Amino acid sequence: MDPALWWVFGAVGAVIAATVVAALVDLARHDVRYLPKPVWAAIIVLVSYPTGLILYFVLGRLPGAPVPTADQAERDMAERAAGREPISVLGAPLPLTAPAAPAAPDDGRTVLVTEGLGKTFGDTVALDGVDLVVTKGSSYGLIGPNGAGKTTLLYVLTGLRKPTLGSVRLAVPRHRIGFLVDTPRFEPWLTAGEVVDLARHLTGPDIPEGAVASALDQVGLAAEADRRAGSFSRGMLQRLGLATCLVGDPEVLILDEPAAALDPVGRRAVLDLIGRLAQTKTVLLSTHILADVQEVCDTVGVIDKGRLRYQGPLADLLAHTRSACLLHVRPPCTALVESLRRASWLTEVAEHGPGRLRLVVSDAERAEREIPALVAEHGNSLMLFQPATDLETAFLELVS
Ligand SMILES: Nc1ncnc2c1ncn2[C@@H]1O[C@H](COP(=O)(O)OP(=O)(O)OP(=O)(O)O)[C@@H](O)[C@H]1O
Repeated sequence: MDPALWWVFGAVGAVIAATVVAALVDLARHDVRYLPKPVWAAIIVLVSYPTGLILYFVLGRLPGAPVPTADQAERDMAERAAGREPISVLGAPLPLTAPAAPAAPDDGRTVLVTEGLGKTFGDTVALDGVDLVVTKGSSYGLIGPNGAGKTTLLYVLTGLRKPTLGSVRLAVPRHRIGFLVDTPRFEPWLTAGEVVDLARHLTGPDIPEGAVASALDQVGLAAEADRRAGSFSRGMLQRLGLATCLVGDPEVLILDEPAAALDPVGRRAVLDLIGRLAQTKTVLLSTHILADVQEVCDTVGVIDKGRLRYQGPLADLLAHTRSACLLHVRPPCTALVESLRRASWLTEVAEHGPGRLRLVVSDAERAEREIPALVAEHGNSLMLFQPATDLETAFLELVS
């Protein structure tokens, strides 16, 4: 064959190989729809050129900026450490490539606002038109069942994921936001002091060395500064994670399920700490443990299937939830419980212990009139009868 033809074939082959490789790299870095990524990879490689590429770019690839790779994230962290964009994020840094978030309304009260935020993963709608408003100094509890979209929302807020729709507006610079992922992990051979010192370097070059001891002290780990992270319990790791966020003295703390994996003692310690931090900082925490929100938050957002069902003061939500009540009588109360179960104005009777009942009522006024009479009729002593305006009832009403 003519040597010139070899050159032509070689050049065409190189172009084909380069475009296929570029498409595969693009596939690795973008969210896709309709089919899983391995199937799109097979289509790109196996379907006759360039049909596979066209199918992927037209049908499969979701619009939007690439998801940062681990390498990219590490490079971003290094650049931030060099002072280009300090940020306090634990576990998964904010991408430098993220466009600067537009400022929230300059009313001095709002720290974080989202407008019509949407996020899809293929066919899964993780966020659907979320309009979140976090006011300065508030402790905001984002609650929702598994898969509701809590983590996705926090990742979008912190710039770790791009929204498919809508916008996030911040009234504080990103480096004044500390983000604690749900299960923080550290190199096991680093001591607690070294972990926090590393976070200090990554957060901002001008943070004084003394901030490390101060952050460890705030989370109650001052005495453990020289202990290796590998020997820490889950509760201690969670507190160490908080220390890495606090070393940059953030204005806003975003915490993803901070107490979910902890035993009661660890949970108590972390909740007490969050309660203390909430006195001086704006705190946004996600959880599905309603008691935690009721304990440390003044504002609540209820998210379900990607939609914000309620947002506002916790007290307002509880004030509008009057359909449950607690009834404590002296046991035995089997006959009373049977009568209550037959009552048309009661939808649920749960016995939490001997004589300790929790009732969900459909007609509160009738329940208030008839329950004391029923108790007397069955000869039980009435020890407590009060509306239970608890978050669990409100939450169940909102998401049911
Ligand atoms: N990277 C991803 N790829 C595909 N789907 C995802 C991805 N991340 C989240 N999802 C989906 O988005 C929805 C919301 O998930 P998300 O993790 O935000 O919920 P969550 O409220 O934090 O749940 P949990 O309380 O269980 O952590 C779920 O249906 C989940 O399967």
